[in-house]
Amino acid sequence: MSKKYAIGIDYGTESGRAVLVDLSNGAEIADHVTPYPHGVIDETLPGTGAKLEHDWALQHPDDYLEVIRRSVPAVMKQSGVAPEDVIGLGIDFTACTMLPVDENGTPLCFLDEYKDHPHSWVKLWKHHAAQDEADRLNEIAAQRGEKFLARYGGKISSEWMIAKVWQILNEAPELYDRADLFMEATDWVISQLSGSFLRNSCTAGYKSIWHKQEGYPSKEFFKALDPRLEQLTDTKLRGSIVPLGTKAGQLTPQMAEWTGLTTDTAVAVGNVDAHAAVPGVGVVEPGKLVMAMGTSICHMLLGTEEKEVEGMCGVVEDGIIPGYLGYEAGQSAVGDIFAWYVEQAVPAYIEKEAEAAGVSVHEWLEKKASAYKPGQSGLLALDWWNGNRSVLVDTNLTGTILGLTLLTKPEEIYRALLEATAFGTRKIIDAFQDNGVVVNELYACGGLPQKNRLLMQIYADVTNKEIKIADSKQTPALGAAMFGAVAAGAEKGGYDSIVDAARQMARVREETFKPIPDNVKVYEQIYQEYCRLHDYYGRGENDVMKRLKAIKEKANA
Ligand SMILES: Nc1ncnc2c1ncn2[C@@H]1O[C@H](COP(=O)(O)OP(=O)(O)O)[C@@H](O)[C@H]1O
Ligand SMILES: O=C(CO)[C@H](O)[C@H](O)COP(=O)(O)O
Repeated sequence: MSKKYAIGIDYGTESGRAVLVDLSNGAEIADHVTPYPHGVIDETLPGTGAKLEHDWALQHPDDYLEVIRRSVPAVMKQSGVAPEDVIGLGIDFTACTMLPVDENGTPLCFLDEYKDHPHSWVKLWKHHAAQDEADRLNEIAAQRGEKFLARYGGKISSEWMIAKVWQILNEAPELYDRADLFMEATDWVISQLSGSFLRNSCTAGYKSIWHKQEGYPSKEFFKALDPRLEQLTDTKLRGSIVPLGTKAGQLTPQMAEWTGLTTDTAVAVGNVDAHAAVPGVGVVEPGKLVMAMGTSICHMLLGTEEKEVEGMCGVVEDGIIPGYLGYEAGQSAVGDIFAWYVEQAVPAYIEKEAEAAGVSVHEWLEKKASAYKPGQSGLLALDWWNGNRSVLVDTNLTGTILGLTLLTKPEEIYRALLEATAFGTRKIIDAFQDNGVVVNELYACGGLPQKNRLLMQIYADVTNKEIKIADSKQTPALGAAMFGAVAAGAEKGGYDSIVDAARQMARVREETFKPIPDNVKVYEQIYQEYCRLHDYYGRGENDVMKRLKAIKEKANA
């Protein structure tokens, strides 16, 4: 049999990237990135230019198809691989990224009558405007003693499906009525690729409150939220929910034409970026926490028992690797915080110095910040620039920096921001460990470990754990390709299980980041201060952040 290959497509926040992978050893033969032509739509709606409200984040569904039209032919051309040797295709996506579609699976924003309506567009994972609905949902679920809350760390996030659907119902009931289905974007793209509509168990479990044994919450619960939602799960959320690695179908003739592949290529059901990254780094057993580090961080962990962990995003049976309980927690801004600082707050002289040195502002600040010892700046920041996803689950919280003086330098602030995100991760690790979910080892993948060594050393020092780094630069896409190979099956030259695929195809780098004992000691002290500040602002002792947000919203109304 000739060598066989699979393609993984990773749909990120700003762009989609396709990777063509050799199934015998996981080697990435070719990759190509397509920036989304419309990017993140968070200010004005395409076409009308209508201003979007604060906290909105939308996307254009055709941008996802553009990735298929451009990046797949590009990797085929670069690699020179014969189309018939590409036996499988898998995708992973940011989530919950959701959209309303009509009975033909057409996004409502493609229809003339709805294209000017903001609610007809894709709501990106970081659309945070459904917080009121999320708050109300959590209140009602708590009053009713709904058991599912514990599986989601005690709170359902405004980023997820039910809060977003309810926001549409509240603000655009006619559009809610018109929607035949609300779909995760990852399932919608798979329906376009394969012609079949299946929901994957990962997004259903983590983002839509679905449980393998218990199904969705009861109709009474949905009725208690709003009588109009009573039938939601049988109507607009209907559909078969199938495990990761299931074959959705084969490429449609139209997709074969766009991509240059054949209609024999097996297509796996959809997946989530962070979850696909876990087999992508070779983790297929408990105790190994995988951090997918980019604009945000997702923390992924396998376990054998269902435990309750404060503020975790969720625990889902078979949600990451079939046969295990998959735990997820996260920080909703990490790289985005550093980007904010570099783009919005760095003084012009730093930009000039970086330019003169021929490096990016990030790299310049990293170099200068590396000269400081832990604790030397006297600064401490809370990493809540985009709210707190775990453990507080509150998008109304905001960032803060303590300890500024007239002598504070930009690189000290940059370092404090790196440290703040590491403290946020430590808090998440502690929450898992305190509740009996063991974390023995750390694995990192995503863009950040490749970009910033100081950041990785700080994470090793703050957590006092060695960190292994994925060898692949495109770990979620590699994981997605593995699931594509599983959809194709061993008979065709793929694999029968994701465990087999990961053992054969995943790699970590030889170099790891090890904790430096002197740094660990100082960071332990600062972390205790972080915890005090975290609880003071985050657990209701001082609600100033929320009060300021309310004043801001009124002033902006
Ligand atoms: N040298 C750097 N140090 C720290 N952060 C960086 C650096 N360069 C870029 N970033 C941040 O990395 C993030 C992008 O991470 P990446 O993994 O490539 O993207 P994504 O999360 O969309 O997959 C951006 O938020 C950006 O600010
Ligand atoms: O919540 C998620 C996964 O469960 C999102 O997909 C994630 O936070 C966005 O990832 P990225 O920072 O890579 O764009």
